[in-house]
Amino acid sequence: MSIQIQNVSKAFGSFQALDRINIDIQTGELVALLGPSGSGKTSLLRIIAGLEELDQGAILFDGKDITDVNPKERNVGFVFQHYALFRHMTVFDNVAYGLKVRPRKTRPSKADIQKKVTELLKLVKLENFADRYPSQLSGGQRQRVALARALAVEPKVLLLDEPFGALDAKVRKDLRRWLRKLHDDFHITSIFVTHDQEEALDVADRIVVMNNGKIEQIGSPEEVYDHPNSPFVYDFLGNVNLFKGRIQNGKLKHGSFEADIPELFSQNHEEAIGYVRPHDIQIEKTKISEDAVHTTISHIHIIGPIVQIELKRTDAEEFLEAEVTKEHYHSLQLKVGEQVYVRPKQLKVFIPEDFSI
Ligand SMILES: Nc1ncnc2c1ncn2[C@@H]1O[C@H](COP(=O)(O)OP(=O)(O)OP(=O)(O)O)[C@@H](O)[C@H]1O
Repeated sequence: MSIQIQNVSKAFGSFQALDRINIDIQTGELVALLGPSGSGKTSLLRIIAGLEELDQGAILFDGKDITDVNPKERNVGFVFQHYALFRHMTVFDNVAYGLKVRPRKTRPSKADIQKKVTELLKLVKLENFADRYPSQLSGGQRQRVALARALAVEPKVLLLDEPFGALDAKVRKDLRRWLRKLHDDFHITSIFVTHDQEEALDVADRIVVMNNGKIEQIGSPEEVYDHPNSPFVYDFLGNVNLFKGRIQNGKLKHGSFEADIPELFSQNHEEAIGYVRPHDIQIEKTKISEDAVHTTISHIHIIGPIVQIELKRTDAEEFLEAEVTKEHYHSLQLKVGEQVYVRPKQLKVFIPEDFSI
């Protein structure tokens, strides 16, 4: 089932929660809505489900306008962060619920329900937990029951709102891998809401980055991470270093720092900011180019195979963060207090008046 979100707006009183949202989602895609708290992710998901009315625009499923269709008739499965399983029902009955409450005409036979629920419990690796009650399960197991329950009614669309938000890091990681696999096996068009950039980058086919009720960027995880189209996306998806300066003759300049900028700036600008990811910062013992700045190493954090190096610029009250492999770190023999040069390997420049934040 493909989903088109066309020009959707929604206000709560005078507050514009969603502002002319357009997204085309292909059949079988797994799309993440990513953004800070209050950016409108949940409101959009609820509108797609039919749980919230929109002020303007339309939602199409497979090209058919379903804006006014009742939520129950949209064939949508849901999983929320705190998905309220029925506490008085066993795991089996929770998963079977959606099938049992169907009208007689479309309700599967008892044997078919048994078969289907057993299959789903196997899929979520809870076949030995069928007789337990939700209170006898861990958080991760409960979310797996919630997913099995959502899948039982064979939805054409699966909507997940921070499904793993309340779980610890390790369980989250396991579950999201598993969600990806489930998605690939079932080919259900799925949309999940998260404010966790790592989760979105890890699982989604495409990421919709939202901010203040608007879409900042839509793209594959690689596109939005490696080629952010705004300072907001740079900031929100990972750490970033800022090189402030001015643009003169196609170069970003600040004091003795001069960097060629890949984008074509035909005009000079008094204010410009270069954005550089920590892994795009190169550390050198001597000044080998004009785009190197002099710094002192202030901190070194070794995090497994990655080493984060914090550096203080000599020419400004600013810190930079570099990320190198442990191997490279050992080959450079870096120490706290040491003076080194750093240069941006890849830098994207934005002019402040264009900023959307
Ligand atoms: N029923 C409502 N009445 C009034 N304001 C609302 C209502 N629902 C949401 N809002 C407001 O709309 C904005 C968007 O909310 P929404 O829940 O969609 O954001 P979100 O991106 O999902 O945030 P979070 O990550 O915190 O859940 C927020 O400022 C919120 O306070």
